[in-house]
Amino acid sequence: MAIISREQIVEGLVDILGSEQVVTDEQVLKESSLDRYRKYEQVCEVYTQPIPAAVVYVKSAEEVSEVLTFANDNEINVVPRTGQSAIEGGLETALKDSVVIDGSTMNKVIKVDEYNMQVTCQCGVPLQELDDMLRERGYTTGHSPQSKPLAQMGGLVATRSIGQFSTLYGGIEDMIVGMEAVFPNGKICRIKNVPRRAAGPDIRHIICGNEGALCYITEVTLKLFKWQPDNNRYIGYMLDDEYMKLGFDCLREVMVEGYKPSFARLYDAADAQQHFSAWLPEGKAILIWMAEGPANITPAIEAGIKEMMSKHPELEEVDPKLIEKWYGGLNWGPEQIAEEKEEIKATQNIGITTEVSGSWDNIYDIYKTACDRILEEVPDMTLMGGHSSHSYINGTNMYFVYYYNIVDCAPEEEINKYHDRINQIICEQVIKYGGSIVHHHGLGKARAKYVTQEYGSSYYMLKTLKQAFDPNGIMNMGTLIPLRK
Ligand SMILES: Cc1cc2nc3c(=O)[nH]c(=O)nc-3n(C[C@H](O)[C@H](O)[C@H](O)COP(=O)(O)OP(=O)(O)OC[C@H]3O[C@@H](n4cnc5c(N)ncnc54)[C@H](O)[C@@H]3O)c2cc1C
Repeated sequence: MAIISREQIVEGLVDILGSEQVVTDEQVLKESSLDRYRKYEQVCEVYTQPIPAAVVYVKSAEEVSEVLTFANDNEINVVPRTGQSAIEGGLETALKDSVVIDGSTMNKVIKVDEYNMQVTCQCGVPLQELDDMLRERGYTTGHSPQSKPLAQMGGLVATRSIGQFSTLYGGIEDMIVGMEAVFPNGKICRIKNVPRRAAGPDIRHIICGNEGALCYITEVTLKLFKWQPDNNRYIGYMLDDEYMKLGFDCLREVMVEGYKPSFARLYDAADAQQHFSAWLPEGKAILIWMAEGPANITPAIEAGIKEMMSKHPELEEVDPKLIEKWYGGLNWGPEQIAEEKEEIKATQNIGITTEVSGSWDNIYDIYKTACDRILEEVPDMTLMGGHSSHSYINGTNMYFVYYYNIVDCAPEEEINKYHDRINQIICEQVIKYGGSIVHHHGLGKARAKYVTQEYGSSYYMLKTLKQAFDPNGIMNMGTLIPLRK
């Protein structure tokens, strides 16, 4: 915890950045103490986490370096942030008198290099703006998380995010070329942009996924891809919910046969009703693919998938236009967040998600046993289900989606009574069957308590990285590695 007073922290930051870049407004500070993991507290405007001393807006890697050096010298916990769409407690200020370092003001696209097919931008560039600009030129990053209208480059890289078209383009870790990041001692490190190199370990992966617990990301170079939406093909099948195991096997079949659709999804009946209720009968699950890319390739992917699926009499093909329509309205921006807030206030019913992954031979058991246990053990559930939305040759993810009524419970008790309990059951089932408790939102703070079970003997490596890069323990404490009680 800081070795100087709250007032001295603010004075020191003003000396470095000037008063316009240092915010100490009470309401801003309160709102900066948490993220959407504590959605109900956020909605009720009840703040249970230590309130930070300041939020600072940085304009360059040099400013980040100076702020981090000051924090390191004075043992002040810092919480990096950009788009503020975090969902797993990564933005919670877990220690007294923390400083939130906001990089959203570093929002310049530095270079679009069409010949080498890469784009370089600062950490605060919003993904939606970047991709819209690129699409006008006939390119795309290929990255499309549901939070595309909210998220910015720093957070996207820090959380190892993944987008809806991951089966073709991969997660952000597959898109990154080079990066710049600042470490707690103020050292600015740049990893150059090359197509590949074998000079030792891939140090990009110390930065990617660090969740603000090792370093501050200031610049990112991503690959570019051609944007060819006219060639898109949409494929969908409905199936009875009892055939979810078959649904996973269908996803597997497409991956194993070597097809590369851009998305591949399986929704169980409960979750499907949230998206397709206009035409999908209750009790039906749904399988969806989209093929994207050159005109010679997408019809071949469509034909290949249809040929494979035609061998399963349990599947019933649906009109591809229905899938295309659904695909157009997937993302969430500030409008949807504001609507959700009003809905929660009005109904006291809240929807949350937890994303995990598993191999083909255990994903169904993870899905089924977690859903069954939650429905049995947690009160007031109104919906329990989920979907698989990112598939690989050796397995897939499960995105649990759950809603519950908040009954006889103060805002500050909601986490313990419902959200943490559900998370715990999911993590227990994932660990039991050998999957990963985090597929793409980041471990954050709530799931950090399971980190040793998640990592097993390789936890040694993560802990050693933390000790080496952040010996004074100032980087987003409680994230990745739990706080010692
Ligand atoms: C509605 C909704 C849908 C979502 N859908 C997806 C999805 O499809 N796929 C997906 O992967 N995620 C999804 N998310 C989660 C979230 O949007 C992503 O994890 C995103 O990458 C966060 O980016 P951000 O800029 O908002 O980061 P923030 O929320 O600001 O921060 C997220 C984490 O990254 C750290 N961080 C932020 N900036 C930096 C930096 N410059 N240097 C170091 N650390 C930093 C923070 O400390 C924090 O731990 C969704 C979230 C919401 C609310």
